[in-house]
Amino acid sequence: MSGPSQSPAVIAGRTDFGGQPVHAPSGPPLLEASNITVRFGGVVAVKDISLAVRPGEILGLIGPNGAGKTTLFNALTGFVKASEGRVAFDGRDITHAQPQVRAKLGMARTFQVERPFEDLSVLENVLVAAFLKYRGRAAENHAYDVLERVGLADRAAQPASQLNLARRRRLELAKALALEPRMLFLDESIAGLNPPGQQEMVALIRQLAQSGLGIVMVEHIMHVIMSLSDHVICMAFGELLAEGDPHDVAAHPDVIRAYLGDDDD
Ligand SMILES: Nc1ncnc2c1ncn2[C@@H]1O[C@H](COP(=O)(O)OP(=O)(O)OP(=O)(O)O)[C@@H](O)[C@H]1O
Repeated sequence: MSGPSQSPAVIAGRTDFGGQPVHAPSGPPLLEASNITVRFGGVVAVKDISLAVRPGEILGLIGPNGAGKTTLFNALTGFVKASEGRVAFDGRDITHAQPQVRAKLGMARTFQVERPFEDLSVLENVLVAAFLKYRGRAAENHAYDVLERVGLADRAAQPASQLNLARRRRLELAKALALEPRMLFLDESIAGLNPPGQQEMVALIRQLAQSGLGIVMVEHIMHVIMSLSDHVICMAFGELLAEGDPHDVAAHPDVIRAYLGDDDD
């Protein structure tokens, strides 16, 4: 995940996307990760990070390039093995569970680079996921419902290859939603979109959280993270730098230093 980084301090006051989250996360955590460490040979990509996400809560992961966000995201979703620590979903230990097992339990992810079946229609792409839950007509109805939810129903018959970037991102989201997840992991779903596309995606993500989904998102666009997240974790060099309310994190001196560098750098 690479991309331009903005200073959180610079954007902390922006409200282009409607300011603070309006939904109310509730209940015990759906996802709990404790003391996650990931090593690649001698590189400690993630060091002793703990987090929890409740239903309806949006957790934003931020940090400069190479901070370890992707690796942590992958450790949560099972695409990378944690060297140490524990991950629990809905109270169940999933530390050693494969990604497809986690998906079946209700954890769905999107990929930074969307990978639809280009020759299949939008509906067929979603059906591939819907068939994991339903059969025949029920799967088709479910896929249509999901396309309605992400605003792609009018594109159902179109080949995925003909979609523009904003619609491809929504198709990626639709494929994840077809699994009827309780938690969504969004890997830079907004980066690269133009402002109207960003606003649509922000509104959609907010709706999904309001409907009770727990969400973890990695995103480089700071004003998006700041306006959407209930809780922000900022990492640098694999370690936790700061966490808490988005505006407190944006104002944290260590976070500002990590993004802007020291004067004597
Ligand atoms: N498969 C791997 N093998 C070895 N080192 C890796 C591997 N994946 C990541 N790393 C290293 O782990 C560190 C964290 O990388 P990671 O991609 O998780 O950071 P990031 O915060 O997502 O960065 P970016 O925002 O640039 O995508 C980096 O030093 C990276 O080089």
